Amino acid sequence: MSLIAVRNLSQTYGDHTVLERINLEVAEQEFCAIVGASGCGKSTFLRLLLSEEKPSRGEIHLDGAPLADEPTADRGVVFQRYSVFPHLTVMENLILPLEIRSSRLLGRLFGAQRRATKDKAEHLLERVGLSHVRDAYPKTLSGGMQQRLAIAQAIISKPKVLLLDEPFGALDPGTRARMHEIILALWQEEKMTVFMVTHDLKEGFKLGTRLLVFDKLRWDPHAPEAYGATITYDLPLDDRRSLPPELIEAASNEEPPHKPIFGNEGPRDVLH
Ligand SMILES: Nc1ncnc2c1ncn2[C@@H]1O[C@H](COP(=O)(O)OP(=O)(O)OP(=O)(O)O)[C@@H](O)[C@H]1O
Repeated sequence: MSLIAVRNLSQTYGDHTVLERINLEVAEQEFCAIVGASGCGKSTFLRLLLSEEKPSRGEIHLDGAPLADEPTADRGVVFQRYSVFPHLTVMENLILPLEIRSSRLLGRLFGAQRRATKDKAEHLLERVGLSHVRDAYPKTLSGGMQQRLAIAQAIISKPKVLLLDEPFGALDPGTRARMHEIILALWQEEKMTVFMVTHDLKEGFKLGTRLLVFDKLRWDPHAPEAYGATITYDLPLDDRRSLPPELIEAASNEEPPHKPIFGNEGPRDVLH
């Protein structure tokens, strides 16, 4: 059975259709890289997976049940900009999600539970290479370190699904390469299912087990907001020889990756 099942999902804001009839089945421990033109609705899709918004139409199931109405501990998220709390130390930032969760149940963490939480946090800090700065405040850390903290914070609650929205987009190439190693190691260790939005097709190729390309199948130049994007290509990345040549070419291109992968010659119909 799929871990995530998306059925006939559409998202509309007023007259603006952003996503249209998305259908998708994702098994446990897949790493889905999501690419597509700027503004085509990739982040909107992640927000729907997180339950930050409700879909206008269609449904999403997690483990066979409809998604909870609000974000829950089974889904972690990391955004491009560091989402850590500036007034808390590295360790306090890391323990906070667990404290918030337990405070709903018990009021606060104490005794053995508090110690177990600290041990877990220490282990994660070591995994992301931040043990030596556990008592530092985020503003004293580099961008890459802050982002490693954000990743640790997102996975400390052991989510089944990790949502990454351009998590490495603001980092320099050397730091990015190091982050790739860290995220791959954590993905394998924690056995999570990952959805990662990226503008960098090479990054998608490198990290993903599957590449999802979002694009519009229908396009009306007189009403550009009338139709939404859907998944136009869903490609397993274990056998790269089966990939369409235009994708291989786009991935080896050094151009900034913000332009649409398939341009206007892609799989969309142009309506006049
Ligand atoms: N709450 C909202 N209300 C109205 N419009 C919205 C809302 N959320 C998103 N949109 C619109 O949906 C479209 C898709 O936005 P989204 O951020 O999902 O695209 P994206 O593919 O992630 O873009 P980028 O690659 O540039 O980050 C945009 O035109 C945006 O203005």
